[in-house]
Amino acid sequence: MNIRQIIRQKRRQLSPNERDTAQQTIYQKIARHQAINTAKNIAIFLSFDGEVDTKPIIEYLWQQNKSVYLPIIHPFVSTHLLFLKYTSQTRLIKNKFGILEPELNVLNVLPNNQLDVIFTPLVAFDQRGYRIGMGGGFYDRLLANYQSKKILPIGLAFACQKVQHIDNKPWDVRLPEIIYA
Ligand SMILES: Nc1nc2c(c(=O)[nH]1)N(C=O)[C@@H](CNc1ccc(C(=O)N[C@@H](CCC(=O)O)C(=O)O)cc1)CN2
Ligand SMILES: Nc1ncnc2c1ncn2[C@@H]1O[C@H](COP(=O)(O)OP(=O)(O)OP(=O)(O)O)[C@@H](O)[C@H]1O
Repeated sequence: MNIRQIIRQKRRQLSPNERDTAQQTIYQKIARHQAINTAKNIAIFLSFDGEVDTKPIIEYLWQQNKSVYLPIIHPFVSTHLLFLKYTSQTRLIKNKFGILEPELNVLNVLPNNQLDVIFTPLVAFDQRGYRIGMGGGFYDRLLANYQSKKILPIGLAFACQKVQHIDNKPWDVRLPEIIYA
């Protein structure tokens, strides 16, 4: 098994108790986070495969009147993500990976450079902020040069996803911040 598979399995095997406790800590960190509280457009994701459950976070962001966006695989450029507005009215459909995503409607697309915060899914991360994702390279492409767009990427993870050292590749983007517990 490679590191991606090992950590994905570890993440799926967290007990309901461990999961709940960590989730609460993560929620508190988000609720107290200055940059999140002042952001307007926030990208997040719908959890799968044992990822940190983003539902309570999304509910919180809606309560705070944030505009919330979800990624969809670009219909023509399948290496890229598009971000669509997500409200309680949004119809969701499963993509080819089995992840729920909003139905495509160009009216709901936000140009990526208008996102203030991008909550970033990850499989494994290290102290420096390097990450291993699901292997599609979607977030590495999305976040290349994020600094020049005043976007703040924030990783979301459980502590069990932290590893000693990620053997980073030239295209890997170092996250400035990862919220984990
Ligand atoms: N919740 C969530 N949404 C997300 C991501 C994510 O990491 N988490 N992504 C982050 O990039 C994108 C989806 N990336 C993915 C890349 C690979 C696989 C995957 O399961 N690959 C299979 C085989 C592929 C296939 O079935 O065709 C595998 O590796 O076994 C899933 C999602 C966009 N949405
Ligand atoms: N900025 C980029 N430009 C072009 N290709 C890229 C870029 N970033 C990643 N890739 C390509 O994407 C592929 C997958 O990269 P990698 O295995 O690092 O993905 P990942 O970080 O695990 O996935 P993700 O970012 O979707 O969570 C690599 O083969 C790489 O060539």
